[in-house]
Formats: sequence, structure tokens, C-alpha cells
Amino acid sequence: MSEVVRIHEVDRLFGKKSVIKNISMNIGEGEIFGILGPSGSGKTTLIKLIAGIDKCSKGEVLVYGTEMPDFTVLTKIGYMGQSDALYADLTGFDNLSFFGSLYNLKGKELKNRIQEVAEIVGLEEALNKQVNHYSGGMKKRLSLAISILHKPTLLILDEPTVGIDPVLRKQIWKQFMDMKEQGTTIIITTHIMEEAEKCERIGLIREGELIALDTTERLISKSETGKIEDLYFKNEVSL
Ligand SMILES: Nc1ncnc2c1ncn2[C@@H]1O[C@H](COP(=O)(O)OP(=O)(O)OP(=O)(O)O)[C@@H](O)[C@H]1O
Repeated sequence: MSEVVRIHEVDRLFGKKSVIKNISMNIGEGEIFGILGPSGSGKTTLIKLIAGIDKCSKGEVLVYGTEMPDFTVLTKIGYMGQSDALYADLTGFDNLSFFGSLYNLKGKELKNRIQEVAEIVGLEEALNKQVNHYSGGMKKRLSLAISILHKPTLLILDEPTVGIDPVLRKQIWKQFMDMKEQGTTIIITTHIMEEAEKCERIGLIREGELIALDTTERLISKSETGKIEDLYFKNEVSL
């Protein structure tokens, strides 16, 4: 399995506050990798470093062998953050058209791809509605559609299915699995344990430190209750 992400002895400080502390880990091609941790533990900060939205204070973050942030790698990355970056006055279709044009998609190719991603997230019927008439879950689904529009080979998702009902969540996860089969690497932060269990490996973060990194199966067996979240509370988790 070739390496897609390499994080080596990374720190991120905001002022004097250290939010990411000496984290090292690698993520391989086609992996579904989960980042878990309590609120405020540094998950978003870490994936922003991988996505090239932010820069580490120490150490190095390499994506496809290139130190991040780097503009040339960005076309290979799809990123969906927690807050929506949508144009509320435009329709769903126009939002997708706009973001598609940033990736040089145009004409029939763009139209077909919009249709495809709208189907994946179940928004076909709402494409001509203005986004300010969308529900929270619909906005989330549109953001997800935008993040996969240009067929990224590395997809980075910050709590992508919060506010999405279980039926659609299942459908979206099926799509993640299909993308994985095609070789897409997926990094996902989540608080939903059912979702974490679908990841192949998990990095557990607490107060900016990587306290465990293992296959999901082994992490479950390490927790006394069979619940991964219980590992947050343990003082020692063998890495
Ligand atoms: N730009 C910033 N300036 C200062 N502090 C920041 C900044 N961004 C994040 N932080 C701090 O870094 C810590 C980690 O935040 P982060 O958003 O990475 O946590 P998280 O694990 O993603 O939380 P949640 O699960 O609630 O989304 C928090 O204490 C937060 O206040």
C-alpha cells in the first residue's frame, strides 16, 4: 500500500497554546482512516494541516510526497469542513457549477457530474432550490457533493454525516466504500461510534496527543467494554 499522508513529529501552536503535540502517523492509499477524540482535542486542527488549509509550527506534513501546504496537490484533495462554505443566494446547482468551474469542469462533463453527485447525496429534487431554503442536513449534503465533485483521490471529511438521517448516512457510507474500492483514501473525523467502526484504522487524539493508533478491530478489543470511546478515559493505551 503506497503512502498518501505522512505526518512526522508535528506540533501546531496557537500563540503559546499547543494544540497538536508531536504527532507522527502515516495513512496509506485506499484506507478509510478515522480520527477520533473528545471535543476540542485537535481533530479539526490536524486534518486542516493535512488538507493544506493550515501549516504546522514544527515537523512536517507530506501529502503524495509533497510538503503541505502546496497548491499543486490541492486538486487531488476533497475537503469538507464543519461549517458550510456555500453561497446561500444561489441554487444547489449553481453552487456545484461554481465549485466545478474552479476545478476546470465545464459543459456536459460538469452537468453530468453534478447529476451524479446530487444522486449520491440525495439532492436531485432540490438542485434548483436556493440554498437559503435548504435544511441543515441538506446543506451538509451539498457540501459533501461539492467535496467529491472533482473526483479527489484523497477525501478529508470533518464530521460529514452530523445532521444526516440514518438512511441517507447508510447511502453515503456505501459511496465512501465504493470510492475506497476505486482507490480513494478517506480521512474522517467523527463522534459517531457506529461510523468509527466502519473505518479500517483509527487514530485516537486526546488534548492534542495521539494516544492510540491501531486497526479498529484491535482498538475495540483493547477497550474493556468493547466501545472505542472508553479508551479516551484510560491513562495508558499501548500504541
Ligand atoms: N485558530 C485558532 N486559534 C486559537 N485556538 C484555536 C484555533 N483553532 C482551534 N483552536 C483551539 O484548538 C483546540 C482544538 O480545536 P479543534 O477544533 O481542532 O478540536 P476538535 O477536536 O476538532 O473539536 P470538535 O470535536 O469540537 O470539533 C481547541 O481548544 C480550540 O479552541
